[in-house]
Amino acid sequence: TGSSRPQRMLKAVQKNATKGDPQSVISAIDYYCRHKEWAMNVGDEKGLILDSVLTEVNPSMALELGTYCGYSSVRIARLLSPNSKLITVEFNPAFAAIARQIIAYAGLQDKVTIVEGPSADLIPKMKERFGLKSFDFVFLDHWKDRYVPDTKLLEECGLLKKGTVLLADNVICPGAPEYLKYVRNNPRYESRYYKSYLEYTKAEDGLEKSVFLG
Ligand SMILES: Cc1cc(C(=O)N2CCN(C)CC2)sc1-c1cc(O)c2nc[nH]c(=O)c2c1
Ligand SMILES: [Mg+2]
Repeated sequence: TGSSRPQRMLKAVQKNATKGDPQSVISAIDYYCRHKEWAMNVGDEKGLILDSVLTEVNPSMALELGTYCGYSSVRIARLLSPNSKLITVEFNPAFAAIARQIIAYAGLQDKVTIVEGPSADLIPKMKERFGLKSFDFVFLDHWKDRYVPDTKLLEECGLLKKGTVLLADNVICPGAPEYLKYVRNNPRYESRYYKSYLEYTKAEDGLEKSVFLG
């Protein structure tokens, strides 16, 4: 049996990036996925929007749903202030294993905690497990059919506070129509759409930014 796409991505990072340099890890993955083999990272174009929202929010506690190979974990963690943390949830253990190595290669392992398992089971345990009160920032990038139930779960578990920013990937492609309806017609959220492109392609996609109003 041959290597997997995540394994080949890790090899590209080890070959082309500089250990401890997050930007070189990001560039190595973007180069590989644009020129060699497409993969479902948020990518460089939507990544710039993610960067700008992160810089604006400057979260102390960030949550990512959907780690995949750790590309957006590196993008997020590289911009966090000292003592700020990212918790990232990944259902697929093979993806989590690669992500752990890519995050470590970038030198960001002290800022990032990868939690393996279904988000539906892990979200209700977050407070007790990590001794946290709430998240300032949530990046939804796992599975479109989980965006609404997991957002409701975060509300119910008291993990959102007034001003928490939710940023959702793929609201156009593959598409999360129920999520868009949920946050856009909900008085508890102030939403706006950032038009962009599906990673490494010319297809439309975008990010939905929703501020929880409490
Ligand atoms: C798997 C996949 C295929 C897509 C597509 O339209 N394709 C046509 C164009 N060719 C080139 C690529 C393939 S888009 C997409 C995708 C993209 C993300 O950012 C995702 N993020 C989180 N979780 C997902 O399941 C997720 C899926
Ligand atoms: Mg995505």
